[in-house]
Amino acid sequence: MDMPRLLIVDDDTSFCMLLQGFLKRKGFDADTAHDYEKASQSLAKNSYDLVLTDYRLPDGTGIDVLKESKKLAPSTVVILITAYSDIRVAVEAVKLGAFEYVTKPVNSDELFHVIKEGLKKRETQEKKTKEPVQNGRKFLVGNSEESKRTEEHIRIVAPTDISVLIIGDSGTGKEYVARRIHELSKRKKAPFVAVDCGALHPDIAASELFGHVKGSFTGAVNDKTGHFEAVGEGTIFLDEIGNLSYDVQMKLLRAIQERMGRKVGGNSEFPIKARIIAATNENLKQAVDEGRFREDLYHRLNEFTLTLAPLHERDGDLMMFAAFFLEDAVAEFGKSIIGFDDEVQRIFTQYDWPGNLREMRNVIRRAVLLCKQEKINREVLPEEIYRNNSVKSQPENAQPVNDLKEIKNISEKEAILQALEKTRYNKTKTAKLLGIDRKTLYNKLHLYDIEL
Ligand SMILES: Nc1ncnc2c1ncn2[C@@H]1O[C@H](COP(=O)(O)OP(=O)(O)OP(=O)(O)O)[C@@H](O)[C@H]1O
Repeated sequence: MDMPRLLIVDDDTSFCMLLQGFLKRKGFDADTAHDYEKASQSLAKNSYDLVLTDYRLPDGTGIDVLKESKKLAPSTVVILITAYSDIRVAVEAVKLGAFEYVTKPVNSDELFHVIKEGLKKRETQEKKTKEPVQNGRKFLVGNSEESKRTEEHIRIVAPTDISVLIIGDSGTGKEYVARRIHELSKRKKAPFVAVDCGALHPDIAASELFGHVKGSFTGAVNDKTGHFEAVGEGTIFLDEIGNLSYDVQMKLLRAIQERMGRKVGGNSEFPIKARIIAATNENLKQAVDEGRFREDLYHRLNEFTLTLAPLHERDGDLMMFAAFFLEDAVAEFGKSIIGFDDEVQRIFTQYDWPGNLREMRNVIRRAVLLCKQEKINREVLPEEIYRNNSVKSQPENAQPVNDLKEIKNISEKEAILQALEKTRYNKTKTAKLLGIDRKTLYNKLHLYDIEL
């Protein structure tokens, strides 16, 4: 790749300058813009490989920059910089096609790493190569009942040609599941192409997917091959399928049913050989009821559905994934961290992880970069993930308890409270987790005055 060209959008001029200097030293060419208006002008005039935008801008938001960039140059990678308090916005941005988000205060190593990953994704997408972004990371099956069931279903459906619909909140691992299906299928040597339909501007969605012929609309200066044709006998993963217009949904239905496609403005048809995997994080049934999604396409896609539960509902997965992301980050950044301290484990089990696995991976990566001790401690976590939680730490002036019976009672009560939090106050699950029956649990809740 030539020297990558970046646009930094942030109203903090000194931060922009610092970042610009840092990126130049790393071999990037970086422009800056201090508000949305200037950013749109730069996007219209120049062609960027990557846009790095702050969320809060004087005349708009990073989401506006993201939308504008996706409209003008869909393959430009966009990374959002946000405060942790805006984490839900970051999750939303990813749904809208942002490649990743980075939280403040910005750590230069972390940012550089994300930029490199983003550019790698762009490069592989441009070449339509076989392996866009697995980044050498392995697929972790997970220990929860939900994860085990998902794995079982993946193995059942992978060898077939059935279209699959993956449902799950942002960051639950839908793309990872789609890749796994591809890798376990007979198509594994052919390309896997992920298309983020949420990021496709409605005006160009059909042409991106099916291609167009020269002159079919203003701007169609050459013939274009769409993803369906380019992927050949591989797998096409359509993320955020609910975002496609009715018109494109119709074309997709034909692609699935008749296995034929037609370029925008073209007369002839081409055969569609790809396997289709779609994903959504919205309730498509509701979209059908509201007339936003075609019922026939819904039923077609719904033939085989995989539902991925939110991370906080997957008992048994949380600390397993945390350990996995830790190991990954430790290897990547060459640190010698051996685990999480008890408080962090507690925080992790109490937090609800709205951004699911993606958020957890990012929190851990940053913690690894910042941590100077053997174990990850609370100080290197974003405050937001424990501030509103009732994480109970021992007060500093607490009297030591020496009475053995008292110690047993305290730890038993603590264990029950922790189990309750872990199961989100589900008593059946809590009893199971503690290895006691429900009646014993009720007796103990009464004994320790735990009100639910
Ligand atoms: N099974 C898995 N094993 C290892 N890592 C995983 C797994 N699933 C997800 N991850 C991690 O979580 C991140 C988010 O996963 P993925 O992109 O598949 O989620 P998604 O549901 O497609 O998100 P979105 O809807 O926002 O696009 C991945 O980059 C990866 O680091």
